Amino acid sequence: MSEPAPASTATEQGAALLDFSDVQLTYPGGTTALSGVDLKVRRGEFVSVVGPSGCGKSTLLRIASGLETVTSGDAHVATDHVGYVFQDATLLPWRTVRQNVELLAELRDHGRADRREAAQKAIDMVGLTGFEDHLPRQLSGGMRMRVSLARSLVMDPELFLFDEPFGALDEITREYLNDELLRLFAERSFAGLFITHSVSEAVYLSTKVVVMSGRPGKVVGSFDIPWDMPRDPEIRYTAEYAALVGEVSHALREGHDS
Ligand SMILES: Nc1ncnc2c1ncn2[C@@H]1O[C@H](COP(=O)(O)OP(=O)(O)OP(=O)(O)O)[C@@H](O)[C@H]1O
Repeated sequence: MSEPAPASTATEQGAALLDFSDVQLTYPGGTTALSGVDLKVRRGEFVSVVGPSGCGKSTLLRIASGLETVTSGDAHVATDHVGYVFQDATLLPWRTVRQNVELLAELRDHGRADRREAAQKAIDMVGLTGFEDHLPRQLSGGMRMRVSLARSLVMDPELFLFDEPFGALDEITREYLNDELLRLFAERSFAGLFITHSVSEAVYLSTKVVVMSGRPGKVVGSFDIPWDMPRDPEIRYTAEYAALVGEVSHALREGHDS
């Protein structure tokens, strides 16, 4: 006889790992950064948020990571396994690639052999095999960002938060890392919340693109992106892609002017 199906948990496919409902946040100085924000991210979804500067995109991530508490509404994160990648790779300059990648596992007291194995797997996944003993200053900006990705991958996050991780990189490196990230997403199927200023990057990477208005930020548009993962890089040169980028850009402009 077959085993009974386990009770449904929040981490199963389809359940929201991040669930914001009617979120408002006013900072102590009186700036209302967000107002009436509804946002859900499920496992297997990669949601990008675009919006004008200062509309509260980073504030969303700060709430998701527990650094800020909402003024009203509900912000629920249904997992302890949260990964972060920010624009600055924040590597420890005196530690090698391997030692940086092992850092979070070390802080959580994972055994030496386990963390060595997990770090090597993550280093291989981000294409840094052979650079394990290099120091951050010996790496390019793109490689440093990969170390930052690998450091989070070691913890096998269910929810991955990205705050403009590729914003400081040149176009080619950025496109290359977009493809790497899509490959990781297809392999690991985490829930992704990605902040970017680039509409074309958002459309290429995401299963859904959310457009925010100017401050106080609220969601003014949501676009489902139709292509399967992993994506064919050639999508970027199709008329359908250009049309979607145009629609999102249009919503962004309207939200900014409203
Ligand atoms: N700690 C804080 N205290 C007071 N105000 C803040 C704080 N952090 C952010 N703000 C204000 O809240 C608003 C939203 O900021 P946030 O950084 O979330 O915007 P953003 O959309 O990420 O901006 P950008 O695209 O320029 O990075 C801004 O007006 C900002 O000045």
